[in-house]
Order: sequence, then structure tokens, then C-alpha cells
Amino acid sequence: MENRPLSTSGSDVMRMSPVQKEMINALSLHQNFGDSSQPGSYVQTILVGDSGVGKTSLLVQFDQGKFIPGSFSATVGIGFTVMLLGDSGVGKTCFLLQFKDGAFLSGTFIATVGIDFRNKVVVVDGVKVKLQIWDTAGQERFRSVTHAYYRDAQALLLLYDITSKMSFDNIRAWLTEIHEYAQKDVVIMLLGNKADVSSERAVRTEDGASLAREYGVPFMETSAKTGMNVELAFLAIAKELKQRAVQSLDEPRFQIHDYIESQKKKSSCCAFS
Ligand SMILES: Nc1nc2c(ncn2[C@@H]2O[C@H](COP(=O)(O)OP(=O)(O)OP(=O)(O)O)[C@@H](O)[C@H]2O)c(=O)[nH]1
Repeated sequence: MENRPLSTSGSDVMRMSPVQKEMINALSLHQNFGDSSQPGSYVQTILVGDSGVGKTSLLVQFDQGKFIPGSFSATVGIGFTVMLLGDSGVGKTCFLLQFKDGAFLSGTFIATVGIDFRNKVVVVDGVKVKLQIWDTAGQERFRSVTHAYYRDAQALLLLYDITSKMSFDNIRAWLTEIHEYAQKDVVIMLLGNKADVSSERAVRTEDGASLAREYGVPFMETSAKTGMNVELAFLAIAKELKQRAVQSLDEPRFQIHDYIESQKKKSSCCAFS
């Protein structure tokens, strides 16, 4: 039997009965990788129980070693899986931690082992949307582990490092893998990370934008260090996925490209050139 995490796609959520949705609400999941070199050697633990018994607090205590008192909010029913992809060292883990905790991990680089995940709830047009974000290892040796997860992702954030031409050149290979393993209608966004280190830039902004145009995906430059466009990337994805899941027929279709361009303009006063 395959050893993969429980996840629900937007369309799955739409098809579920209220009872099924309640059951999904009552499940939280934590997976813990053991030996890094042994794909499939990790242990999965599923926390199950009524709403309010303390599943999330138990998980937070295990994950962060702390208890957050008085912060109970029921785990929301609408949730999506977002996966971070790209070469090792482009900044995927830092990007996720900047979004999740507003902090930047500087100093020694520790490569991700296999796959890790974090949850964050964002509010989109007044609706709580839970993003389960999977941080994948960029190293080649973990590729067979991460491939197994592609098809459960509703969105993929594909990162390169603007100071590494090789990480940019590898984007085409990443897109080929995505087309092979991911869902056909997966939302893809191309991100040129480390925009704060403009003195070491090796990839022009125009080249990132033109590659994104060629593949018809939205694009922006980001910095996990300063936080530039980090929240915007996740919010744009959350908006797109939420609209796909709950859009009524008379509502105009959400245009992710236009949204990103308008939001980038709004914040251009503080962006790096
Ligand atoms: N200046 C700068 N450094 C960054 C940024 N993002 C990440 N870094 C640094 O780049 C290195 C790699 O970052 P990670 O987030 O661990 O890279 P990764 O893509 O998760 O790597 P793998 O886990 O091997 O796939 C670390 O030393 C970070 O401090 C950024 O936006 N700006």
C-alpha cells in the first residue's frame, strides 16, 4: 500500500457530503521522516478525535515545543495543498518559513530531507482557507520520493535563485516533470527568489518574465529574506484555488495574472529593483 499523506483536493471537498467534510475536519496529520537516505522509511501519525479535544495543540507542542493558550479555532473545511519545487538551495524552506512565521533562517544551509509540511490559514474574501504547504527537497536523490506527491498538489510554486543561472536553466526540466506527474489543471507560479541580492544577480527579471509567458504561468521575483512578495504569492494562489472551488456561475472568473500585476504595482514603492 502506498504510504502517502491524507489530502483533499478542492474538487474532492466540493463533492463531499457535510458528514464527510466533518470527518476530514477531524483529522490532522503529521509525518516524520526517519532515515533521510531511505525513501519511504518515514512514519505517519494521524491525530483523530472530536473538534476541540486538542489535536492541533498536541501537534503544535510536538512541532514547536509550545502551547498556544486560548487560540482555539476550528480547523477549516476548505483546504488546499501547495507544493514548493525547485533546485536545492533556491530558498524553498526559507520562503515557507517567512510566510509561516515571518522569520528568515540565515546562516548555515541545511538541505531538506524528503518532504516536510506546514499549515497556514489565510482569509480570502472573508473565507478561511487552509493551505497545507509541502516543502520538497531539491536534491536529485529525493526526486523519486517527491514525485509521488505531485498529483495531490493543487498548486505548485516553482522557485529559482536569481543569483544562480543553473537554477534558472533547470526550470524547463522542472516544468517537464510537473507536466508528467502533476494534475493537468494544477496552478503553477514561477518565482525568482533572492531578489534582495541584486549585486549577485545572474538572471535578468525580463528572462524570468519571458519564460513564464512562454509557459503561460504567473511570475514574480521574491525575497525570503526581506519578505518581498512572499505573502502575495501564497495569497494569489489561495484566491485562485478558492474561487475555483466555490465560484458561482454568475461571478466573473478570477484572473491571477491581473491580480498579481495590480498587487505588485501597489507595493512597488518597497520592492527591490
Ligand atoms: N539573501 C537571501 N538568501 C536566501 C533567500 N532564501 C534563502 N536564502 C539562503 O539560501 C540558502 C538555501 O535556502 P533553503 O531555504 O534552505 O533552500 P531550499 O531550496 O529549501 O534547499 P533544499 O532544501 O535543499 O531543496 C540558505 O543559506 C538561506 O539562508 C533569500 O531570499 N535571500
